[in-house]
Amino acid sequence: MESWVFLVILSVLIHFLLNHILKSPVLPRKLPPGPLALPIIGNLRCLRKSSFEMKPILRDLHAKYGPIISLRIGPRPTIYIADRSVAHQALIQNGAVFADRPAALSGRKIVSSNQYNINSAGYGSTWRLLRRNLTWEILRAARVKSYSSARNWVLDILLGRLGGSGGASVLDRVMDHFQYAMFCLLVLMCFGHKLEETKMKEIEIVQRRLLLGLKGFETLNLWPSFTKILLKRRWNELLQLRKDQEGVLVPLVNSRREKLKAATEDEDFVVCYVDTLLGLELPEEGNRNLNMGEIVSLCSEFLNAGTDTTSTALQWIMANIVKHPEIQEKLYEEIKRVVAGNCISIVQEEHLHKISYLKAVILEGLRRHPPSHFGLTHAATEDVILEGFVVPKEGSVNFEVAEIGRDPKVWEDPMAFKPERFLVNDSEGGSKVTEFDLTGIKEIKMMPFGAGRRMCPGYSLAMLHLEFFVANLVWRFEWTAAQGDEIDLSEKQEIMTVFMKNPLKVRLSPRTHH
Ligand code: HEM
Repeated sequence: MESWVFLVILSVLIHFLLNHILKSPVLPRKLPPGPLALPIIGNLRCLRKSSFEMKPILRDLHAKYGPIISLRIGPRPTIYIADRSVAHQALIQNGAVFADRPAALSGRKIVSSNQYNINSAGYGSTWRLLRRNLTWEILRAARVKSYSSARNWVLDILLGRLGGSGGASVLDRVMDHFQYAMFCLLVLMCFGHKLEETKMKEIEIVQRRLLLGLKGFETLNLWPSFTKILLKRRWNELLQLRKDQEGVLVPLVNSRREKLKAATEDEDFVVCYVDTLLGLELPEEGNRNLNMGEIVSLCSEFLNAGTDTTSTALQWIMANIVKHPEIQEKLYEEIKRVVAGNCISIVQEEHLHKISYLKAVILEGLRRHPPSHFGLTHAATEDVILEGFVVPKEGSVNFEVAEIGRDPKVWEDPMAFKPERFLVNDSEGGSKVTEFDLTGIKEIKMMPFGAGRRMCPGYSLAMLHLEFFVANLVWRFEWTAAQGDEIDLSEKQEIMTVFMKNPLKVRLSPRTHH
């Protein structure tokens, strides 16, 4: 073994041992049940596995120990919750206690500017300020409405890419177009610029390289003060990725700052996320403004949070629409009924809420195929008792979002795609969509956007994007499987998001009603 590898292993072991001795409480605490773990290393078979890869192991453990279990992955306990009422107890009934995030590992600190972004900030004043800025300044209804021309612009781009030639077309990777369209939309909402394709691609590449790169840097996190010296070259690579990202995003922020100075009289001016960040002051830090690094981290979070999540949801939904032609037909007929008499090429946003079946299809898509199977990791602000067990402050807590939405005790035939489960009869003999509460405040039946104080702030925007794009994609094209291709619903996880393992291939035939 090379001497430096031996040194790393030795130092990591010493580090964990010291951690273990120093941090072990004097009294034994009753953690949620789980398999025996080696004192320092933890549960060996879980080391280096993502939560997604651990799903079969977790299923066995839940069958043996119940809905709340603990594992030792490295030095700290990791708790998994697979039951909707335990999730409700934690996230809603004990919402404030379970609203923290674990301390970020060193690599993540670099890309989040020391946890100055919403998803990784601890539960406190900075998180509150950043989250309120996003929800009020960008995601409130009036502001979302102001982005409707951005949505139309992006729909145009997407339709052009899908059926530019006018005739029927076969597309091998329709997902690439969904991802690109969603990315354009978020870039415009973020920086206020309609950029050309080459520039969009440049941003997409630096963002993806950093996200993918972070995963490869996990070993650096084990003992940063030590690995920074020993694995200097790898740390420099991470720093370089971050520099590359700043090299692409900082000029966009600066050019927006310039535009902002001249924009006050422009009637068509639409506020973008960067505008709000440039004006933000941090009262707890002497009213200073955000620095450029923090602005870059927040923009990066904005782009990442809404791109892969929404485009993978769109792909899963369209895959099910192709797999079940009767669902597609019913949706098309309902859109036709709602827009009847209007000779339109685009289903407008004001039509969407009248198409009950559309909402049911989207909800079913998010239930059956939640883009993230574990949401983001939570932490407790203090040691807390849940279901008779201690959830320690230093532990991390994961909610098994996909298991909860596929619970056979709540959902009949849970693996089937049945939008009808979200419909009820209305007084006129038709059907309407149930008042389904995605926030889970009364009870949790599914939680694709999480629940409680850390619930996804972008959930209404994501629902609008999905409704708008699904309606228009079905309105403009008939979607069928590319010849001889079965729709395969196998899953794979990339970074945090669950994609189709075999991307959707389709034949698109333009509809003739226009
Ligand atoms: C279908 C699309 C989306 C899905 C499925 C989704 C899902 C989620 C989930 C599961 C979480 C973690 C919740 C938790 O910690 O319990 C989350 C957090 C978050 N999402 Fe989304 N999301 C989507 C779209 C968006 C969009 C469009 C935005 C913003 C433009 C956004 C911004 C965020 C942010 C900032 C957080 C961190 C919240 C916090 O820690 O306080 N998401 N999302």
